[in-house]
Amino acid sequence: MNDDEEIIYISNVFRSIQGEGIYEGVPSVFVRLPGCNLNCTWCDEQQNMQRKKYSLKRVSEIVNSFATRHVVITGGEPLLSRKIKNLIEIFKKSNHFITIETNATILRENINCNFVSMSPKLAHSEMGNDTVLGEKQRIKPTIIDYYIGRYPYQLKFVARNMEQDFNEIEHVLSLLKTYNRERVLVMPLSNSRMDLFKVQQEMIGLCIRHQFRYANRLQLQVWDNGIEA
Ligand SMILES: Nc1nc2[nH]cc(C(=O)O)c2c(=O)[nH]1
Ligand code: SF4
Repeated sequence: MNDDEEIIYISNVFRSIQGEGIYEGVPSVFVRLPGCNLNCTWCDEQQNMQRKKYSLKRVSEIVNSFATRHVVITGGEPLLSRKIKNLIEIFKKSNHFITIETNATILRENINCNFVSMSPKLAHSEMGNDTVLGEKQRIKPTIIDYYIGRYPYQLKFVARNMEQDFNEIEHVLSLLKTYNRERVLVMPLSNSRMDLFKVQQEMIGLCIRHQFRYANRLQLQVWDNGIEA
């Protein structure tokens, strides 16, 4: 079969601005893939995600119709898809700048993306779950090392319990071979604009103390919980 006709499951495709991380504010097309290997208690994506079949060619046509250079492949956990490499290759043909948003627990070698945005999940992501996977399943230092060694990257942590979470982030970083502290970002766990405003002062204080970069959630600030763009 021709690669273009291969089928991939997609949740949705939309255009907005990158709301999180070092490319904040950059006009981007988001391609969301369903399914995840983790089960974060606060995950707003897992439950209501659609799962629609598309040919790779069709996804690429939709993405190209937005005439936007940056493409963000997110999820769910997009690296779970065995078609991810081919999806990226087809976007590359139209000169897109490709970011992968991943929880950094899945190793996919030789993917041709431009930027890997890793969000390793802290212990609070599992609090209250019936089955707890634990640190060994959530944090895979050798996988994080692999991506750090081969791609431009950011490590984007979601924090909720302030001091405790910042100490846990330091612990995760201590497991890595090497990393650039300027590439470490911390973002508040918020699900509304009000929530974001409430916690940001305290979190910025902690970011300054730990020398991490504070990451906003611009989409929440702009659209609150509404539909983006
Ligand atoms: N605007 C906007 N920026 C984002 N950055 C990462 C997102 C994600 O859902 O992974 C996301 C998202 O859903 N919307
Ligand atoms: S890793 Fe991301 S997509 Fe997966 S359950 Fe956690 S928040 Fe949801």
